[in-house]
Amino acid sequence: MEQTAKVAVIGGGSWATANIKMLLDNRTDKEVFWWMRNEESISHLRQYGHNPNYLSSVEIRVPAENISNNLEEMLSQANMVLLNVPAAFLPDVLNKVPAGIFKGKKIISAIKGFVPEDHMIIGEFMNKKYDIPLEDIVVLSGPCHAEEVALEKLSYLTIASADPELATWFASLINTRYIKTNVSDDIYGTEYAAVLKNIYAVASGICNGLGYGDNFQSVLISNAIREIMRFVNAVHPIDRDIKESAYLGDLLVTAYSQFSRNRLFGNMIGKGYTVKSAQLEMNMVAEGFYASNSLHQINKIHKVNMPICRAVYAILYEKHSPHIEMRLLADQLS
Ligand SMILES: NC(=O)C1=CN([C@@H]2O[C@H](COP(=O)(O)OP(=O)(O)OC[C@H]3O[C@@H](n4cnc5c(N)ncnc54)[C@H](OP(=O)(O)O)[C@@H]3O)[C@@H](O)[C@H]2O)C=CC1
Ligand SMILES: O=C(CO)COP(=O)(O)O
Repeated sequence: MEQTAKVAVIGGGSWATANIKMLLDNRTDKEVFWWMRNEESISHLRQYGHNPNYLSSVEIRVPAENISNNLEEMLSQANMVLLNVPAAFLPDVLNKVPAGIFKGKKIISAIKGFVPEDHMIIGEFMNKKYDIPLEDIVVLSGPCHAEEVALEKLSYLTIASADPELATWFASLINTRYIKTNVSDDIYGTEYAAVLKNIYAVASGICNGLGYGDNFQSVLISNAIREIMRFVNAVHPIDRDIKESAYLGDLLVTAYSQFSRNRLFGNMIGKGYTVKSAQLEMNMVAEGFYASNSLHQINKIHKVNMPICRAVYAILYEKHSPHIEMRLLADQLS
């Protein structure tokens, strides 16, 4: 890994903006390219050096010519691609460029979601649809809200890859005073756990919206980590410690944080909003909504006992009453 990193960040939301900040604050020599779809945001960024709609206080020092909505142009100059579009929109975004453009590039996914059409995690999607070898794929995960990165609050990220040298290289590009990194080879477990925790954060929000208290939430989340453990052990059984921050830590931050979009979305559902009205009100993406359906489909194969995910699915997709579902769920928790 002797070459200079040329990283194309794909996505213009809050996590992409936070990732750009980490890459720029890190001192390793590199070049950064940034693709986003919104032309007005691009002009604003070029002129003022701030993303107007997400983490607008963060100073962005990317050269104007390296920010564009021409995906092919941004990708063709890079040797690393950092994917950061909500999973539901990823296939449409990538369909705009020839599939071969990814050949020979390292792919880093910072996305925590399933591709809805295929119910695949991103690493699997890039491997199956774009023929990217697993050794060229990296998962960027861990308990970390973009808003706290903007404030330079101390945060820990886990970089998972089947190739430990690649994971270590990527880690060396984002380490800063306020970002610490761990390296892991559990590429599947890290990604599945990061997607599942969004569903539990929705559950946590629903309970909060319904008026359940901290006593109940602690039981909900201790059951949630057991569900995550059962599921990742079923889909990818390796020796892992589920208490590590990429698994338990990410669940905790998302289920409890004031910044969690999934929790906020769940909270609105618990308070009586419809799914549509909660989504419109938020103006940000709650991956847990899409993940709930994909997990439901995937679990028809694995048949893991996941009563919390089942309850969230019933509320979001079968229009069951949150009040009744959570009462029924409460009888199954311990
Ligand atoms: N925010 C966080 O703290 C963290 C987020 N993540 C993950 O990062 C990923 C990206 O989320 P995040 O940056 O937070 O998202 P945000 O909610 O901040 O932003 C949403 C992004 O999605 C784009 N978008 C909306 N609709 C479409 C569409 N139809 N086609 C293409 N793009 C669209 C928006 O573009 P536009 O502005 O033009 O509408 C915007 O760039 C998610 O998988 C999330 O789970 C992971 C860790 C932390
Ligand atoms: O993944 C996250 C924190 O680690 C972000 O969670 P939310 O999308 O719920 O804000």
